[in-house]
Amino acid sequence: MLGAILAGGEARRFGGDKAAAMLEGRPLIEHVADALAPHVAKVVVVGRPWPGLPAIDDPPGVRQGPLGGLLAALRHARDHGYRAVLSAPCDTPRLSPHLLAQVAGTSCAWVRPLPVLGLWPAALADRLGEHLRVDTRLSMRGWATAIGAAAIDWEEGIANVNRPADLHLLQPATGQVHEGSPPKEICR
Ligand SMILES: Nc1nc2c(ncn2[C@@H]2O[C@H](COP(=O)(O)OP(=O)(O)OP(=O)(O)O)[C@@H](O)[C@H]2O)c(=O)[nH]1
Repeated sequence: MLGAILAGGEARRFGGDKAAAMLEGRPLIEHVADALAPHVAKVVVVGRPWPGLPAIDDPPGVRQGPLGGLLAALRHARDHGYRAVLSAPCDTPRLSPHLLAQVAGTSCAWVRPLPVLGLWPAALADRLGEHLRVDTRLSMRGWATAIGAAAIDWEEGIANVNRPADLHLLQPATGQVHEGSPPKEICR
């Protein structure tokens, strides 16, 4: 499995380089890379370079935020023999190992309320490309719904950093997956 940290975008609310913002002596993006690493064979950064990690560019001409980044990751996975992509945003330094294990144990799933965190079969690369071509307003949640991905409910929510003040509000990851989820679904 390929781990993909979606790290492009403009971070307008943060007003600076969000991925590089420091928490406990480490940049946010490195907290995310550390969290993904035990679950994947390789971690890539999508949408920007980062020292020490392989980077891939967003697809040219696709301007749909995180979904564009996911398309680049799915194509990279498909072309390099990975069966799936475990995606995460660069601004969630408190990802729970328990939650990541749950997501990684599915064949296709997204996390409610943060659909940028998910598990996506590499075989869906062309399908996502086609969806983005015909629907320039497609959201990550809309994509997850369209393919029938399992929704994993994380009751505590997931702390992500949108504004500088959010850095001071981050708590250690707690939370539980709701009883009964996730089903091990296959995407349509
Ligand atoms: N590869 C890639 N990642 C993106 C893109 N847009 C957003 N992201 C990432 O997706 C995650 C969620 O992004 P948002 O919080 O919705 O947007 P943002 O650009 O970070 O911040 P705002 O401009 O304040 O909305 C973050 O990890 C972003 O780095 C994009 O165009 N390409």
